[in-house]
Amino acid sequence: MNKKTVRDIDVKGKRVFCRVDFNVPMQDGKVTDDTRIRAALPTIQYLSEQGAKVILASHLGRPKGKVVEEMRLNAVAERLSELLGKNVVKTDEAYGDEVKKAIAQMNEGDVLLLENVRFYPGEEKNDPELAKAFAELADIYVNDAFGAAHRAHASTEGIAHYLPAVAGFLMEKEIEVLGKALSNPERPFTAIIGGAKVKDKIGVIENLLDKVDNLIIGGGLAYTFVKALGHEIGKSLLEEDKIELAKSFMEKAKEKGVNFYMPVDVVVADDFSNDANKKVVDIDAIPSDWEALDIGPKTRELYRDVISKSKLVIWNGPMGVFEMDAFAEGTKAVAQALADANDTYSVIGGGDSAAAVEKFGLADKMDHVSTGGGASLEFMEGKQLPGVVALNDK
Ligand SMILES: Nc1ncnc2c1ncn2[C@@H]1O[C@H](COP(=O)(O)OP(=O)(O)OP(=O)(O)O)[C@@H](O)[C@H]1O
Ligand SMILES: O=C(O)[C@H](O)COP(=O)(O)O
Repeated sequence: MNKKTVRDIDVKGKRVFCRVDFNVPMQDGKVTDDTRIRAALPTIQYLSEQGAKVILASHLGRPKGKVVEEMRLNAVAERLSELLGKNVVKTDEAYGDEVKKAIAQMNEGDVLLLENVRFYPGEEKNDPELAKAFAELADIYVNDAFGAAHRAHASTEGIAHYLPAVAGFLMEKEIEVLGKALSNPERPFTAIIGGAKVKDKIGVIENLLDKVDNLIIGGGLAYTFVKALGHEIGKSLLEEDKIELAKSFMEKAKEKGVNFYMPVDVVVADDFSNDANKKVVDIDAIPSDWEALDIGPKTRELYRDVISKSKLVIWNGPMGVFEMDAFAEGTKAVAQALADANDTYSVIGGGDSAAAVEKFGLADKMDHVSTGGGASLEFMEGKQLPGVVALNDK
């Protein structure tokens, strides 16, 4: 990465404004998945050990510029205290006099968490006044919030214009792993693209078609491709206006010598429910009033085989409706194939695929599980992430 990192600066005794992505799932006032908090620990611990006064900032949810009580970061501060094994002071604002007072009382190595930065309308508007107000709190800016790096907001981009600005370890690792995969991949390089909609993955498929040896398609978006091949798809997900695009992707793959893999059999159901009647049919035999909700056993075998022969696999988007056990087998099979393939470097592109490998207990068998959903998607589309661009060059 050509950006400075925390290793390139002296933080001892300095106030460091460190943007993290603590946008974690919560239920009944408790953090239900602390993956993103744990992922930021190396940077927080490093800064603290180097004698910085660590001022953490994050968003949680989409409160739209207003205070939403359930989106306060108190529970996050509690969980962070437990993980760090030290007290984390939490302020009820993200800037202003109360915050300045709390910071003035910090000792070297202390950690403080500001309130949800999205409680202020200026955050998402990238208001320079808010960015300056954040910058006034600190001497140095560290961005470790890879998950929010695709957002040009006051705490992710604006603030970087007013302070020395460097990347944290998580940011560095995400950019290096995903960047290396896209610029200098080990081959055979396979991308597995699933999820609900073609619309959301157009940019990713376009960008990856120039880079991969194998492209595997699954999930709800596969059926627009199946339709484009001329098969009936019953009530399966279809984006009528993307059929031509799907055709053009398949043609482009052929021209570029990319092996394009699609489901050869599927699990169809007579209802979108876990208790629906279901059966396995070949891809050209989907009954008219049934819908395909998962890839079938022959497809799982085929995909497993391609994965096992790959040196690098990037996976984004589930193969079926994995939230329902009845249609989770396809997604599970892909996760298991990645877990079993010892010579294959596996990169999980965040979002639902990360949730899936976590659900199946296979997350620690993957080489890299990205903490970014939208951010990793935009990165895989080849877009520049504003939160990274704004950091100081090496
Ligand atoms: N055959 C299918 N029919 C209907 N829905 C499906 C099918 N296969 C997968 N899905 C649904 O697609 C959803 C995930 O798609 P989506 O594109 O939102 O996520 P994603 O690809 O993981 O993206 P991100 O990484 O940005 O979260 C899941 O909720 C899953 O149930
Ligand atoms: O969960 C995420 O993908 C990030 O925290 C960004 O959240 P956002 O989509 O609300 O900007």
